[in-house]
Amino acid sequence: MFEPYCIICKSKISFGKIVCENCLKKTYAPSLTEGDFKVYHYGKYEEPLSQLITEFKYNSHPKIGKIFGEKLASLFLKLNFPALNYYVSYVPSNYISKFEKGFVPAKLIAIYFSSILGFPLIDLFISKALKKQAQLSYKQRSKNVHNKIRLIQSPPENIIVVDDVYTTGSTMNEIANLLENKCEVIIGLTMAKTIHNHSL
Ligand SMILES: O=P(O)(O)OC[C@H]1O[C@H](OP(=O)(O)OP(=O)(O)O)[C@H](O)[C@@H]1O
Ligand SMILES: Nc1ncnc2[nH]cnc12
Repeated sequence: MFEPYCIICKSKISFGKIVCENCLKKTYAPSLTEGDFKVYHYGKYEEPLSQLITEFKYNSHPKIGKIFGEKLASLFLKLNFPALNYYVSYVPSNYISKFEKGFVPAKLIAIYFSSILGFPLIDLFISKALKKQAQLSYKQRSKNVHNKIRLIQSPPENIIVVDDVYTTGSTMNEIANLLENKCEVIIGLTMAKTIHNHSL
């Protein structure tokens, strides 16, 4: 009979699961980046979390989006933010990325995150970037997204912006510029933070 295996370590797991608890435990390494607003990260962009993100984004495993939504919701609750009327939005993918994948990774995470916490999800941004950040060097990234993310409606007072990976912060900085002076509270949440290699 078919037995499911953890997509990371290949150990046997129960039906309906995709990754084992042991591998999941290894993904938790929270950190905070303080820029124009605070961005909290669930883990580091290194194995096994980087493998899970790759499976999620590029190898058609959207089921992992549910796990990420749950993990970000548990991080949010742990951080004890004041009880406010938060709205949830997400970092948009550009047209090519959306077309290639057939889904917007950050939106899928945000859908699960917002439904667990009972916060409304809103489509707030579109991206007119010509290339995906992941295919560019760190130096090329700020130019690729500069003035390329647009607001499609006026933002709410308290907003949580969800993304999968934070690398140079260029994308979140653009989001910050768009929300500046328009929101009271802005919280960034990403599943992973890339540990910089400054030579890139
Ligand atoms: O901090 P930065 O250096 O700006 O990089 C982070 C961004 O790069 C990735 O998106 P990408 O443009 O590769 O598109 P995708 O998520 O739609 O694949 C990732 O999902 C973040 O949005
Ligand atoms: N998926 C990704 N998103 C952002 N930066 C990355 N660097 C490597 N992979 C990445």
